[in-house]
Amino acid sequence: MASSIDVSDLNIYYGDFLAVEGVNMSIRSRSVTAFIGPSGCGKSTMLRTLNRMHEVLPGARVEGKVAVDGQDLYDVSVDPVQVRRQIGMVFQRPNPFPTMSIYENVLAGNRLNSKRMKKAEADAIVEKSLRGANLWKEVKDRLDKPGMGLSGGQQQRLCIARAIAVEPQVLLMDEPCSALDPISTAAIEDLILQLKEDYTIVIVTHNMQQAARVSDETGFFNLKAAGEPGHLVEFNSTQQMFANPDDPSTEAYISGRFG
Ligand SMILES: Nc1ncnc2c1ncn2[C@@H]1O[C@H](COP(=O)(O)OP(=O)(O)OP(=O)(O)O)[C@@H](O)[C@H]1O
Repeated sequence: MASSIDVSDLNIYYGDFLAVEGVNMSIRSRSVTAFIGPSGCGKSTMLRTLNRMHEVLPGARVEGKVAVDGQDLYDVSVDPVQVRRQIGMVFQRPNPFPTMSIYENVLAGNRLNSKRMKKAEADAIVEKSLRGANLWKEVKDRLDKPGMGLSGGQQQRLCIARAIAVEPQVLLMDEPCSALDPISTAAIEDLILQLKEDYTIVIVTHNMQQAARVSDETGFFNLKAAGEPGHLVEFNSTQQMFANPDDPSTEAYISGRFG
């Protein structure tokens, strides 16, 4: 289920604008990788290239290679819609489908995959996914109620349940806790640590403590100067990155001297 990701010589464009330049990194299967760096350095842009969400915008494109378990995601033979199904994404703001019940929210991806399911099978997926997202106990008696009726933290866990219901190879998370209170944030962080037993997880975060708490590896992105493309300064084990970074700018960012 979990995959490794190898990025080579990746340049990421919005039209003519080179937003991120020359990224090389290897993301291990069944690990948590955090992307950190100051605003505008390209963390979210980089994340969205890992499931071909970037090119949804007109004119947005990449050069280089992103290989998932050795298969180049950008090969002409690869269907981007299929990639987005296999590599799930959780966004900054929880986004349950407003008209759907909790139950139907969990199954939304499976239904899109147009898999016909028997009721017992659907029930099993809903329970497994909600258990996997640490939400089952809180919602099991109100599965037919709207997903929007949950708290923000519960909605985010519902979105995680929806993402894992299709058994993706990789989970991408773009600042998944930035709209949440500290208790909900702690619940999501616990969940991330559990999920990495089964999934490869990549998370963008502005929160240094969060990166230190949940990730195994960290990539620090930066801009050489305003208007210049973002680039990956350092990719290292999180422990080393926070204790003894290779690059002085990593040290300056982590210790709060800029950004
Ligand atoms: N839709 C877009 N069209 C054109 N340029 C964009 C678009 N989205 C982002 N950019 C530009 O790409 C660069 C990287 O942006 P991105 O949002 O990836 O950075 P980030 O590190 O995630 O920032 P933040 O931490 O503020 O979310 C920035 O210069 C940004 O202005």
